[in-house]
Parts: sequence; structure tokens; C-alpha cells
Amino acid sequence: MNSKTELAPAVASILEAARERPGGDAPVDVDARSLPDALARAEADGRVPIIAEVKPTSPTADGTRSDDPVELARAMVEGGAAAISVLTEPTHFGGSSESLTRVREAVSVPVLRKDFLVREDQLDVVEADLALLIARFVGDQKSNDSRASQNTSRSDADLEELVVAARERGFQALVEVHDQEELEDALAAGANIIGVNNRDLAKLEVDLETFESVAPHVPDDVTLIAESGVSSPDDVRRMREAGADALLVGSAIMDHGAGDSDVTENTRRLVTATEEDE
Ligand SMILES: O=P(O)(O)OC[C@@H](O)[C@@H](O)c1c[nH]c2ccccc12
Repeated sequence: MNSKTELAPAVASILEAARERPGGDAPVDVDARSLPDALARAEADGRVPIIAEVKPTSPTADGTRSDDPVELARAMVEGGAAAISVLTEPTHFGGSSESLTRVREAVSVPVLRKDFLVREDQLDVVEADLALLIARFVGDQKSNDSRASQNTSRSDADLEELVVAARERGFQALVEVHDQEELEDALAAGANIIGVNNRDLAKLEVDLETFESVAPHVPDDVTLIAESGVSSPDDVRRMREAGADALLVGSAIMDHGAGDSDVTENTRRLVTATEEDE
């Protein structure tokens, strides 16, 4: 773990569950749809590049949406989403690998697998165009984890190993960071698509200043994504001004509290938040 601060109990339990989850039997071989190309297509048509997230629930959501993930993803694409993110974490986010496979068959935009991956074989559970790797959850755990030292075949990989393993399988790797130290780790691991998570995994609180403070340190050739806490067109403009090439948005589009909220409209509202509207 890179950071000195403790994780929120919900996050510690997510991570514990993730480490117990099995991997796949053999390496997958993905023919990935390019995220940078999809973002460029959105820009070319005047759409703000939004990666809309199918997230049935989360530890911070007000409720659960049980709509068909395929219908949700189609509605997001209809609203102009440049790409889709699908949670595959089952115990805390209501996700599944099957949902991701079905969504990827149903839409033509790139699909991100949103999960808490700590070992290489966990990449082999399901094909996706991108795999999320969270810098904070991978790294120097081998040295301080007794389970890992007892059974080296199941020990956690470090970030660079996972980035390489993801690319070998054809995935694009989206490396998530929360501060400048993690950004340095992501760059050292060779990441070229980086997400800055505005949600602090220690406190589960969101602060859009997180993106604003990390973004200036990101090299220009990196595809930079602002993640979490974007709920209004103003938030979209704020993140774009701070340098976001794309925004990853879940809760504001899923609108968990209002079960039948219109996902297409929720997406369109953010996709059309261009600077000229101000
Ligand atoms: O619902 P929000 O605040 O729009 O956030 C979406 C996404 O950034 C968030 O779901 C997320 C960011 N990193 C994660 C890692 C695991 C699970 C979920 C996440």
C-alpha cells in the first residue's frame, strides 16, 4: 500500500474480498476498442467525452438499481457516452462479469472493467477493452502481507507487472491514482491512461480539488480522466478546465435514489456541458 492513511472500513473489506476472488484459467486475448479513438470521436462531434458507469450500487450510493445492465448501457450510449464502465465487483457494487460481457456485446464503444484487481490471473476472468488498476491497491504488499509470503503463487503483483500483464492480453490499462505520489508510481509503471479519483478511499469523501491538484503534473501525452464526484454540468466544465480529456461518471447518471430516473437524459446533460454554454 502506498499511502500512510488507513482505508475506510468498507474499502478494506472490498479489498479483502477482492484478494480472495479467483482468477481465470488461461490468459485472455482481447481485441480492444481504442479509448483514445473513442474520446477523439466524441470531441469531433462536440460531445464532452463521458465514460458512463453501470454501477448497480456502491458503499456510498443511496439505493440499488436493478435495471438490466444492457438497457442501462444502451441508454448511456444513446445519451452520447463515449465509453462505458461496468462494475464487475459482486459483493459491494452489485456487479458481475456476465454483465460486462453482455454490455460489451450490445454496444460498440469501448468498455472498461471496473474492479479491484490485485493479481495477474484476475485479468483472465472476463474480456474488456480496458482494465482498471488502482495504484493504491497494488504495489508493495508482498513485503507486509503474511498470506502472500506463505503462498507465492497467489501473491499480489506490483503495478508495473499488472500494467504489462494487462497489455500482453490486449487490454488498455487505466491506472487510477489519488495523489502525486501515486501518479509518480503510475508513470513509472508505464501508464499512458491515468484516472485521478476525486474520491478519497480513506474517508470515502469526494473533493474535485483532488483532480485539480494532480492534473498539472500529468504529462501531455497521457490520456487523463477525472473520476468520481462529477454531478452537474458545472462540475464537468470545472474538470475540463483543469485538463480532463474525459470524465468517468457513475452516481449522477445512475441516480440510485430515484429508481426510474432517465439515464439517457442524465448522460446527455453532462455530454452537452460544453464551455460555450456558459
Ligand atoms: O459514482 P461517481 O462518483 O460518479 O464515481 C464513478 C467512479 O469514478 C467510481 O465508481 C470509482 C472510481 N474508482 C473506483 C474504483 C472501484 C470502484 C468504483 C470506483
